[in-house]
Formats: sequence, C-alpha cells, structure tokens
Amino acid sequence: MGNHRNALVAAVRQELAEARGAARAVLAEAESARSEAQTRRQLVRDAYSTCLNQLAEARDSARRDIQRRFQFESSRLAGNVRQLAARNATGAAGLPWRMWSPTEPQPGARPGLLRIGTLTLDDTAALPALVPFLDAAHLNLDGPAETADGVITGLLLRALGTTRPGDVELTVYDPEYLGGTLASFAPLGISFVGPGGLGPALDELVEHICRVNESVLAGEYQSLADLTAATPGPRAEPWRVVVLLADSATTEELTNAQRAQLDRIVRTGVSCGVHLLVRGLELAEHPTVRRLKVRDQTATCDITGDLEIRLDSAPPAERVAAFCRATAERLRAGPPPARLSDLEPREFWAESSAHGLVAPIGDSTDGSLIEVLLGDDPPHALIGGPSGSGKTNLIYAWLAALSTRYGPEELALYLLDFKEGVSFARFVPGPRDPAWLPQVRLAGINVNGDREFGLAMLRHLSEELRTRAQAAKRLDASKLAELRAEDPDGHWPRIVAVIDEFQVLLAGRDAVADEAVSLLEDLARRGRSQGIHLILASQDVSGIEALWGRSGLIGQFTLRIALPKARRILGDDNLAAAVIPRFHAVVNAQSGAAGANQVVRLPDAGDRLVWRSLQRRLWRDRPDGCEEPRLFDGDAVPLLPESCRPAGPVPSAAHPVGSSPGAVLGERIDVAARPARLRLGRMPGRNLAVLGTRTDEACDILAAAALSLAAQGPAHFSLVCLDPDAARPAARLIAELPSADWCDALPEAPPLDVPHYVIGYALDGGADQALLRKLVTEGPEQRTHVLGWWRSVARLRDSLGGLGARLDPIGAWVALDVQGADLAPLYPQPGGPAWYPRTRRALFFDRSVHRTPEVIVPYEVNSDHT
Ligand SMILES: Nc1ncnc2c1ncn2[C@@H]1O[C@H](COP(=O)(O)OP(=O)(O)OP(=O)(O)O)[C@@H](O)[C@H]1O
Repeated sequence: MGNHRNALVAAVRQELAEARGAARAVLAEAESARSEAQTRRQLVRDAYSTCLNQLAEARDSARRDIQRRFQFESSRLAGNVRQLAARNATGAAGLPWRMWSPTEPQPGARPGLLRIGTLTLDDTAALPALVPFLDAAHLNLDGPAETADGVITGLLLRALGTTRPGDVELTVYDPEYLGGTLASFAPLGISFVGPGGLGPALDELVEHICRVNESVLAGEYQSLADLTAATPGPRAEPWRVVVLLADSATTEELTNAQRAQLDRIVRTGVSCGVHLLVRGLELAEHPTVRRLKVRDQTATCDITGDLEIRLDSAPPAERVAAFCRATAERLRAGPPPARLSDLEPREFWAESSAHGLVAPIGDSTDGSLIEVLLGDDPPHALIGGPSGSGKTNLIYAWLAALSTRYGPEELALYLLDFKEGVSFARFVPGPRDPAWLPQVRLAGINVNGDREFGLAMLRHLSEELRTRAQAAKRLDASKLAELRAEDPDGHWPRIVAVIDEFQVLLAGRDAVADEAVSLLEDLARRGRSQGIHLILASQDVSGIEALWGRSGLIGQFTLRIALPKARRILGDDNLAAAVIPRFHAVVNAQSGAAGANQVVRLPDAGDRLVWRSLQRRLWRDRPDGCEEPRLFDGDAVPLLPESCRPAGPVPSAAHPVGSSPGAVLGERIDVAARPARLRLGRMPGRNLAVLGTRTDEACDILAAAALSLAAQGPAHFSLVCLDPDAARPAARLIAELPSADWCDALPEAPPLDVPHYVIGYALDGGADQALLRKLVTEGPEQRTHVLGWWRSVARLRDSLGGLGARLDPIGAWVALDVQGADLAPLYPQPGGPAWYPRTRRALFFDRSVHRTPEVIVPYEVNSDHT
C-alpha cells in the first residue's frame, strides 16, 4: 500500500516535473518569440523613422530642385521676354521717359511694340509691358480718365517718336475738354473734332479707308504695311491715328449710323493704316482690338492676361512740347535727305546686271530715291565739281548702292584715285580691318605720281574688252546681255572703272598721256556694248576741257553729274549746277542738255564706321573663291617676294640652269604686280648697269637681282664693293647667297661650270678698266655677267675707258636719279628717254626687249633702311 502510494507520488511528481518542464519550455519559447517580436518591432520602427527621414529629405530636395528650376526657367523666360521686348520696342518705343528721345526708323523697318509700363513676375526684375499699335491694333482703354489719358499721351509720343515726321496724322475727338487733353501735340497740326463733328469725322475716315483700298492698295497688297515693305522710299500714305476721348454721354449719344461707321473702322482700319485709340467707349469685338483696363497707376491688358501692369507715369509735358516743336520744324523743312542706308535694297545682291546697272545715288526733295543707270545708254559718266563739293562722297554713295545690289558675279570694280589721298583704301583690306568690298578687283591709291599705273589699268581693261569682243563675235552677240544669254556659264560681270582726278593721267604731252587717251577712247567707244563702263571725276576745269577737245571721247560720256559750282560738265546753256545748294547734284543723262536735269540730294557717305559695317556684311557673304583685290599703293615699297630668294638645299652644279635665268630688278607697275626680269643668256651685252646716286635703292636692285638668280639654280657670285657706304648691304647679300666670294677688286673670269655673276658696287670707284671691259665684252658668252652700279652715265663711260668707250656691252640699265637726257648715250633714240626721276622709282631698259623703257618700283630687300 505504502509502496503503491509512493509509486503514485513518484508518478505524480514525475508528471508534475514534466508538466513544469514543458511549461517552462513553452514559457521560454514565448519569451524568445516575444523578444524576437520586440526586436522586429524595433527594426520596423527604425526603418519607418529612417524612411520618414529619407522621404522628408527627398521631398525637401525635390522642392529645392523645383524651386531652382522654377527660378531658372522664370529668369530665362524673363530674359527672353526682355530680349524680345528690347528687339520689338527699340529706342523711343521702349526707353523710360528719363532717357527718352525720338529715334529715326530704319528704312523698311516695321513699327514695333510700344511700352506702357512694367510687369513683375515673382522675384524677377521688372519687364517692360508692351502693346502693339501701328500696323497692328486699335487700343481700347477703360478706367479713370486721368490715368488713361496719361497712357494715351505716352503711346502717342512713342508712336510719333519712332516714325518719321509726317508719317502719322493725328485726329482728336475730345468733347469734354475740346482738345485740351492733348493740346501739347497741337504744333504737329492735329485735326481737332468738335463735339458735333464725330459723325462727319467717322464718315471721312471710312471714305479714306475706301480710297486706300481702291487706289493705293489696288488689290495688289493686303495692307499698307505690305505695300510699304515692298516699295522703297517714303510711305505711300501716312498712318491716321484717331483718338476718341469719350465720356458716358458720348456713348449714349452715338447714333446707330455712327456706331456702324465706327465698327467698320474697327474691322478695316488697321490694314489701311487707320488706328483708333479710344478711352471710355467700348469698341466692337475684333481681333485687332486690344483692351486695357486701367486702374490707379496699374492696369491689365488682354495680351498679358491677369498680370498686373505697373503703368509708367505720363511723359513730362515739356518733353512732349519740345518734341512736337522740333518735329513741326522738321516737317516745315521737308523730309531730311536720304541716309546711306536708304540707298540699300531690301535684299542684297538680288539684281542681274545683264541689261545695265541701276542704283540710286540720293533722293529728290520729296524724299523719293533717284536712280541712275549705267548700261547701253548712258554707258559712261562724267562727274565734276570743285574741290570739297562732294565728288568722293558721291562716288562712295554710288558704289554702296551698286555693291549692295549687284554681287561679285554681276559687278567688278576698278578704282583709281589720282588725288593725294587714300579715298579708295577703305575698299581693300587694311591693318585694322581685314574686310574688303568683294566686287573690287583693283584699287589704286596714292597714284598721283604713278600715271603708269593708270595706264596699266587701262591696258588691263583693254585686254578684257578684247576678250569680251572675241567671245561676243564667236557667239554672235552684239551686246553684253546677249553674250550672257549665249554663254550662261561664263563669268561676264559688268565692269565699272572709276578714275578720280582722271585729268592727271591725261596731263602732259608724253607717251603715257597719248596711250591713255587712245585706250580711253577705245574703252569708251566699244566698252558700251561689252559692259565696261567708265566713271571719270575731276575738280579741274582744265581736265574736263582736255576732254572737250577730244570729241570722240567726251561724246561717249552722256551721263553727267555736276556738283555745286561745277563748270563745263553740263551744256553751256545749262546753269543748274550754279544754283544747287551744298550736298546736292544735278544728274543729267543727256550729255548735260538743259531740260534733262534731275536735282539729287546726296546722302552723307563719309562715315567710316557705317561703311565698315556695311562692307563687313558684304564681305562675309562673299562667294567662295572671291579673291582679295589688288591694291597698288604708290606710297608703299614692295618687298622682294620670298619666291625670289634662295631657299632649301643649295643647288649643285649638276642642277639644270635655264638658258637665260632672269634677274628680278623690281616690281612692274602693272595690274598683276609682276616682277620685272632681265634675261641673262649667253649673248653679247647681257650685263646690267644700275645708274644713280641713291645708294639704298641701287643696293636693293643689285641684291634683288642676285638673290633671284640664286633662287633659280646653281650659280656663283663674286661681290666687289668699292664704296664703304654699300659695304653693309653687300655683306648682307653675300651672307644670303649660297655660293659667293668677296673680292677686293674685279675678278678675272674663272672658267666655271655654273653661271657666274659679278655684282659690282660703285664700279666707278676705281675698278680696273681693262678688266671691266673684258668682262662685259667677253663674259656673257661664257656665262659671266656683270651687274654693276655706277653713280652716273659719265662715270660708267669713264670706267669703260673714257670718252670714246663703247657702251654697247651694257645691254640693260636701270636708272634712278639720272635725268632722261643724261641717258641718251645708252638709249637708241636721240635725246634719251622722257624721264624725270622720282623716289623709289626706276627706269628699266633692256635693249633686247624694250621699245620704250619701263618704270619699275625697286623692291625693298632688307627692311632696315627705308
Ligand atoms: N552729301 C553730303 N552730306 C554730308 N557731308 C558731305 C556730303 N558730301 C560731302 N560731304 C563732306 O564734305 C567734305 C568734302 O567732300 P568730298 O571729299 O567728297 O569732296 P571732293 O569733291 O571729293 O573734294 P576733293 O576733290 O577736294 O577731294 C567731306 O568732309 C565730306 O564728308
């Protein structure tokens, strides 16, 4: 029993222990689950708060980003709006009153927008608030009369200040103050409409619109704005601006008929240049009506929606009065003369020169442009006027009008100015401006001493004439238009040659004048049909008289342009030039016959900056391959071209030598600026004498000759210098020559297998006579040539043996300051050549090629002595 109980107890204990164990295990499990859940909860909480933080950060950065973008975009937009506003409301249309002054519109420019105040967009700087008006809209204002009238005054001043005097006609209906509101505009000749006059005034406007449609637009143009854009010159019709300052009484009083007329004007006015500027009266709905709701110093406009406009104050009364007085004065004085820019066409280089060159040179007193023609008739022009009368200015204006109309394929210009000045330098690249006028092929400046250059240009044109005549003959064309039609791929621009102070070329009874006259005559006679036109200008009556003596020449110059006080340009019975005022010209296309005069006001074409900017525009548009013009500047000294100097490896004796290498002596005065060469073959007399006392130039000529010979192939040089003044240039020369030796006296001619040149400085300074004679006589056959410098012809003769010495071994010479008569012993014709020495010019004569000597410009070889 006891055992049984014990066993029972033990079993119960056992079970209890197990149950307790199990309960503990469950508890432990629950505990761990709980702590796990707690940990998880903590994690979730942490994650949540991290997430919250991140979200907040992301939100903040997105907000910041949006704000930044907004600011960027709004300031960009504001900038764009500001730029557009600046472009659309330039000058007087947009300047605040304190800086305001009227601005003359560019020709052909359409009216822009007008400023009435400012707009503020968030924190951007204030933007100008602009409204359209002329050629665009009627304006309907509503609000307190005083503020609205201030806006109207401002709008009128801006509209008038951005148009030419007389381009806007003003009509004011102001029944309340009988015109007093806008009385400051009275000097402009406003039509004030009295209280009972509204009906007739509206009728008159409607009639005006009908007339404009019927006769001015005539079905060809949609609007006056289109007509103005398409036709250069003054406006066909002024704008009519009608200001209606109504009050409620007026509105009530408006009859049905008046209302109907007003509605018609609203619908049709803008295209005919009639604009309403109305306060206190509701205009009918129409796309051209813009409405402004004015409050105290602020307004809203249907263009800018809800944005509030801070209105500008009304313009100061004294400014309005001063402007109106000045404009009335200008109106009385008539339209101002055209400006250079008025001569520009709407589109550059759009004209063909096949049938002629038509271009305006100025305007008439009513403002319409006056065009002159160069073509088959009249083919050539003669311009005359005393010094300072504006010939150069006229030529500038004419060239501007021509070169903006006709591109380089249509027009080629050759410009020569015999004045002491550089009038044509502006057309070629200069140190400060690389641009040039693309049509200019050649310009000569400072040529008053170099009539030969004028001759060279005429010869060049004559050559061109010959080419054209041959082509025309081949293609059976009798004039340029036909030649161009037959040969559409050919390059046949019209050529205009301008020669200012041409009489310099014809002055004197020498070979230059004779040849110039015969070339001019030929060009004037045959150039007409080949598209070569001459414009000759002169201040000098005697110059013009020189032409009158040559009827074959003067008869071709049927276009005459006489500046004030010009004499003998027009017919003897035509006195117009004596009475025209300053800066005017008489244009006469009938050889100056009385009755064919047109008086032109000439624009001021002298402003360099205006010209430069126009020329840059043309230059930027020049076609590919358009070459720089050739500039001949009589004051510039040309440098020996690099191609005439030895370069690269020294040629060996095996190197082929041409049969007659050419010694370069200077630049020829011709259109191509070619070097003058003396051929030194194995023939008797192939020696050169440089004659004169100008050491620098003589040394330059010898150096250019030696260097250019060394550049052509293997050669040996022996330098002899008998004048210490020439020692330095001689030393420089020997340093540059690949194969040379310095001799204290004339060398014997050693037998060499390459040409040998003896370069002698001041050979009159004690050279061995016998040796010199031997060298010049026998040397050339053995390819030994003397290129020597003597200070006079007499000294040359002395150094060759004295009085009876023969000079024929000297086959070529270059004379510097030696008078023509002194050159007689070296010249085939008795008396010597006509030569009057000039600085940096030399007379070159090669017995074997020249009939008459040629003037050359000695090159500068080393630029340290000039
Ligand atoms: N239409 C014009 N409007 C304003 N100024 C002008 C006009 N024509 C000429 N001038 C000015 O008059 C002056 C003389 O003009 P220009 O040099 O053209 O005369 P010119 O007849 O060529 O004189 P010269 O023969 O002595 O060279 C210049 O200062 C020029 O700017």
